[in-house]
Amino acid sequence: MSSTDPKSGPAPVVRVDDVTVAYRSGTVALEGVSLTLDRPSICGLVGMNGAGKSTLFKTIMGFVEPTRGKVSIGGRPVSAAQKENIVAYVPQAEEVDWTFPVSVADVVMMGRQGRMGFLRMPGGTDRRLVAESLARVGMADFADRQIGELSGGQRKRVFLARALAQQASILLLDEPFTGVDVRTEEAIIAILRDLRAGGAIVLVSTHDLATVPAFCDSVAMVNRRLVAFGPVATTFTEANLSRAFGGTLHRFLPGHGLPAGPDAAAARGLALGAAG
Ligand SMILES: Nc1ncnc2c1ncn2[C@@H]1O[C@H](COP(=O)(O)OP(=O)(O)OP(=O)(O)O)[C@@H](O)[C@H]1O
Repeated sequence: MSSTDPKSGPAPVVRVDDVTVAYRSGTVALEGVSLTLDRPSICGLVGMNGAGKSTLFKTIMGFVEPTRGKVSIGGRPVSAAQKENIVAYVPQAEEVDWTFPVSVADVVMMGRQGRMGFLRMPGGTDRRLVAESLARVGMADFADRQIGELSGGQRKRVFLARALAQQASILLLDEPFTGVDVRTEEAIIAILRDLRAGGAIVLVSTHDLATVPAFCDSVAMVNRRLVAFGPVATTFTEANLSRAFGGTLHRFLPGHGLPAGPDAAAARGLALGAAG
């Protein structure tokens, strides 16, 4: 197991309890959402644009306060988990200021900050973990580049490296596969599987529905409310997907990306079933 895996055994339970989030604009992004992530696992988070996925991530991170309900991590408030740096977040690319003059290695070092002493001076362990994390995502040769000079897929990998360097036991990834090539997607999925093997809880949003059965243990479908949540085998069904995506479902299941094996037939059925 790599030293960028979480150190301290299985991740603590993440409990989202009856959470409603209303933004100041009046938009209700989430309404009465409850779910529990309670063992080393990869949970896929799916839903249409604007369904509330990013809001759910930000609420678990403590960036957004629920209007009603609460989130706890290991039975404690989110703020306690944040102090211990056990939750890592890979944001959507649009949420990052790419003009900020900072190198790739500096970005990944940010994942170490919460674990440094009060002087915030990187030590040998920090530098080693940054190098290892960059190597793990195939970006070792880019350490000295400015982040603004990277392609979209490379940026995703750098932010994944930052999360790895943090050695978090809970990882929240907002659309890590958007704009990345097939090899990078496979590499990211392999890393997520490694993290799960090391005891991590991974919550990952994606618009690529066809890959969900291939690497997720469970799936949460949102459409402001939680439409369905549970093991992929019983929850990733046409009925539930239709409830989450309505008549637009077929657009999210490209014919070339359907999973192999028994899931392929199911996914094709989903694509056809919702196309009309
Ligand atoms: N800071 C904000 N202020 C006001 N409204 C917001 C804010 N952030 C998001 N929203 C609104 O909340 C709703 C949910 O947005 P959110 O970004 O959580 O959706 P999403 O499922 O992540 O969408 P996408 O798939 O497009 O990334 C949308 O209607 C969005 O316009």
